[in-house]
Order: sequence, then structure tokens, then C-alpha cells
Amino acid sequence: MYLVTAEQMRRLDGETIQRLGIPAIALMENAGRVIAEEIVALCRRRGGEGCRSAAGWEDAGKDAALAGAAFQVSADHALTLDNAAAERWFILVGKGNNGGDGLAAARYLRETGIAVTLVYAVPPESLSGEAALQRDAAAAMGLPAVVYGRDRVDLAECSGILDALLGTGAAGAPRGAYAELIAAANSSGKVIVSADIPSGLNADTGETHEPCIHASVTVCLAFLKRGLLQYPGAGAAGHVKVRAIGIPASLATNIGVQVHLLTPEVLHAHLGVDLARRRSPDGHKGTYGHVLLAAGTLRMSGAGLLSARAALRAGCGLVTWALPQKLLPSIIGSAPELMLADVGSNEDGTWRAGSVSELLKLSKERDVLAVGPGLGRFEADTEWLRNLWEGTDCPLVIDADALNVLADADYKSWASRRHPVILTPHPGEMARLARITTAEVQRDRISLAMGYAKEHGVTLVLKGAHTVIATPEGQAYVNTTGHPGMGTGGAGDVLTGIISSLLAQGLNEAQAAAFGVYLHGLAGERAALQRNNPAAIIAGDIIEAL
Ligand SMILES: NC(=O)C1=CN([C@@H]2O[C@H](COP(=O)(O)OP(=O)(O)OC[C@H]3O[C@@H](n4cnc5c(N)ncnc54)[C@H](OP(=O)(O)O)[C@@H]3O)[C@@H](O)[C@H]2O)[C@@H](O)CC1
Ligand SMILES: [K+]
Repeated sequence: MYLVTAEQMRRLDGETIQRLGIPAIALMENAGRVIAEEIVALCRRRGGEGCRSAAGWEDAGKDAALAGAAFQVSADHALTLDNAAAERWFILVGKGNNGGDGLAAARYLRETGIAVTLVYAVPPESLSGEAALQRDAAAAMGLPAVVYGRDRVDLAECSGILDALLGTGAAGAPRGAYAELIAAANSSGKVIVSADIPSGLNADTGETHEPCIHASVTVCLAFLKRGLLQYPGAGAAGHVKVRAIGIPASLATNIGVQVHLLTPEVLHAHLGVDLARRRSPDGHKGTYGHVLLAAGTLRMSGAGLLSARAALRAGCGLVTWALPQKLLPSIIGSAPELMLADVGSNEDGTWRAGSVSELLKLSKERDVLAVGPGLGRFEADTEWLRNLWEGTDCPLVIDADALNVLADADYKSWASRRHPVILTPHPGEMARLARITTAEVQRDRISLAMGYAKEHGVTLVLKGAHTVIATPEGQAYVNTTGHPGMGTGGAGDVLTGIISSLLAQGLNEAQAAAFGVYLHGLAGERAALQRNNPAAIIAGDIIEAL
């Protein structure tokens, strides 16, 4: 599934209308219909009506066919509702095409028997184009209409609200009557369904203006808008349902859409990942690769252990953990499956810059070098990391303190690598890397990750709710697996281990980063199910749930 910006959506609309010759009013009709279908489905759920078949077609003829009847007929039930008389919906209508979608939806809802009242944010005479056609059709059908600010409107007098005020054409914070209607809708306590995006949301970045609709359901039209996946927008959108309206998905590649939702289909068909992770019948530990991990200090011994154990659980054949000598006695025996490499240490248990030669030697016999979990900072660490960057032929996975080293260095001046680099920052680390604030990182995570990955020639895993994976070639994937309970110390170290393990098993950097993030999130979901309360999840639970 593709994720698009408002500008890309306009181009997709344009291609469909101008190049394919599908009239804009047809797309708007489709939009109105799918919005109405989702409202009917919602009314059914809360009215306790059973769900009919997914396509909305009841298999009414089946019994007749079995009985040998010659004639069968089935009816479209997507827009029928047994308890329609109990429903009264207010349709908040803006002056643009989003309002037009709402007007079309209102007609379909009325057909089901649901009472609808149109609430225009602006005088209906100011609508133009297809929205004006919809206004006239609704009027011809006799749908009651009021104009906000001119007529009395009490949103408490309805059973649900369709928000069709502002869509992808909105600019800035909602103004005037739009702002007042949004505030009134939010405080009404009624269920709100948004057409395309919640009004007041920045469709690209996920920023919410003041005010912004808080929807229970958002019926997103044609393509998922980026802002619906990025917080706080993702929180304002409620349950997002993406519905087709006649714009072919194949057009997305024509206009260069490069952002995907990270689904099993995208992993398999787009990235070429074997989701079953089949093992070769004649495989042995050498078949599945060897990770070299440079991690841990006396103060943060657990981070390396978590990464190393996660790497093993994610399926690589061998893991060598290179660690400071002072840490060694407390680690021996804690994970018998690991190989340990003593690379010396300073008196206080920190890393020695001189360990680099030993690491480079070790990396010659390994498939991946992962650096950073619990590493701490130490004297000449920039030179240390530069030597690894320039000296090893292994793919590099860089996390935690090693990212802070990178952030302090002018690493674009380092010799370019023939082998890939994956950076796995959380928002704070990303802020240091990009030299901006954490709030600026979170403002538009997708764009930031894509820009950074391209500019620096790295694969970037920007962690957080809906982790973004961006490649140097300009592709991006937004993950949706995971659980809020995974916000716990060490969860990032586990991810580093998983990604490194997948790289060692022969996945390329985009596959390993994307599949690693996906598996990490799934394991977190499983770990949450195994606990009485998700707040109880600790990083080790994620490893055990892999
Ligand atoms: N094209 C198609 O065929 C299809 C389009 N589709 C649908 O159209 C939607 C996009 O429609 P759109 O481009 O008409 O913009 P839309 O979001 O309705 O509103 C823009 C209007 O609002 C106003 N306005 C702007 N900002 C404002 C603010 N902050 N506060 C207050 N007012 C503000 C501004 O008016 P102005 O102030 O400039 O006079 C402008 O006229 C899209 O989300 C989808 O639902 C789908 O059905 C697919 C087919
Ligand atoms: K809307």
C-alpha cells in the first residue's frame, strides 16, 4: 500500500481525470458511496446487527441454488441498515471537494433511511465545480440543509457526524466557521467519521492544527495520506479505512510515489523477503552467517547481551560479542550460545581506542559488524569509529552511542564505503545526527528520514511509533507492527540484534532493516499478549517472543 502527500494525490487525481478520462464527478460519487458504506457499517456494529459478507453482497441465492431453482438474484446490502430510523447524521460540509464528497455520501445515507442534515460551513452558493453539482443534487433530493452562523445548529441533536469540512486542499489552521464547527463536533461527544482526513490535520506531516477533528473512523480515499500514519495525526484519525474510488493504484509508480506501508505484501512482493524464513535442509551454523557485535561497558553490560541474544533468536548461525575485558567476568556464563572476544579495556571498564585493530581482524571472518549498544563514549572514539567505517568490509549496523559518535563527527568527509551502513536512531539520536531538535524530528518523520538517508547514503531506521525505514535510493517504508508497551529500556538493542542477524543471513540492507523492524514489532505484540498488562513488557520478553 502506497503513502502519498497531498500534492501527489492532486497529481493522481489529475492523471485519472485528464489522462484516463474518468470524470471528476465519478470519482466524487465513488468517494461519497464508500464513505456512506463505512458509516452504515459503523451503525450496524453499534446497533448490534451482524455483518454481512465483506463485499456487501448477501448470498441470498445460495439456498435456492441448492434447491435447484432456475432463477437467482442477490442484492447489494452494503447500503442497507435495519435500524436506520434510529440514526440521524449531521454532514459538515466545506466549500471544496471534501465537502462535495460529504454531500454525495449524504445522498447515499438518505437512501438507506438514515436521516441526514447538511450543515454548510459557508453559504452553499460559494461552492463551485463538482461540489456545486453535489449541492444541487442534494437539494433536488430534498435533503435538509442549514448554514452555520445563519441558522440554528445543535450538534447534540444527532447520532453521528460526518466531517467533510477540509481535505487535502486545506492550508493552515482551520479558520472561522470551520474552526467553530470542528470544536463543536469534538465537544459534542458524538461519533465522528472523517472524509479522507480529519479536518485540521496536515495531510503530509501528521501535525494537528488547533482545532483538529478527533475522528473514530477516517475513510481515506484512494491512497493512504502520509499524515494519517504520523503522530499526532495518527491519533486524531481513529480507525483508518482506505477505500478505492476508481483511481488505479498503478498510477502511483508513474508519478514516483516511493513510500509504502510495511505490510507482508510489500515485504514479499516489493522487497523480495521470504517471510517464512525457510531454512535449507542441509544448512549448518555457517550457512546462516556470523554477527560481530561491538557493545557494552561495565555500566551498561545488558545492552550488548540483549543485542547478541536477539541476533541469535533472529536466526543467524553465530554471534561473537567483542567487549571490554573488565566486563568479561560478569558476562561469562550468562549466554552460553555466544562467543566472547576480549578486546581489552581502560581501568574504568570503558573501551580502548586501540581495540579497533582487534575488531578489524575479527570482522574479516564475520559477515556483519554491529556497533553501539551500551558502548558508552571514550577517548578518541571518533577516530575509532572512523577506522571501523573505512576499514571493514562488513555491512555496518550503527546504534546508540555509536550514533552519538557519528553525530559529533563530520562523517560525510570519511572515505565512502563499498558496503552498506544501517543507522538505527531513536528520535533523540536522530535530532543529534541531523542537528535539529527532537520536536523537529517528530514533525515529519517520513520526509526527514528520506532526506537524511539519501543525502548521507545510508539506510536509516528512525525508531518510534510507526518506525520509518528509508533507503539511500529514496524508498521509504512505514511500519505498523508494534505495541506501546515496547517503550522500555533495551528494546532498541534487541532491534539492532535482529537487523544484524538478518543481514548476516544474506538479506540486503533494505530487506534486513524493514523485515527486522516488522519482526521486532510483531514480537512486541506477542509479548504484550503474554502479559497481564503491556506495561510489564521488558526487552527480554521481545526476544523470547521472536
Ligand atoms: N479532485 C478530485 O476529483 C477528488 C477530490 N477528492 C476530495 O477532495 C478533497 C480535496 O479537495 P479540494 O482540493 O477541493 O480541497 P478541500 O480540502 O476540500 O478544501 C479546500 C477549500 O477549503 C478552503 N480552505 C482551505 N484551507 C482552509 C482553512 N485552513 N480554513 C478554512 N478554509 C480553508 C479553501 O477555500 P478558500 O479559503 O481558498 O476560499 C478551499 O476551497 C480530498 O481531500 C478528497 O476529499 C476525492 O473525492 C477524490 C477526487
Ligand atoms: K475531512
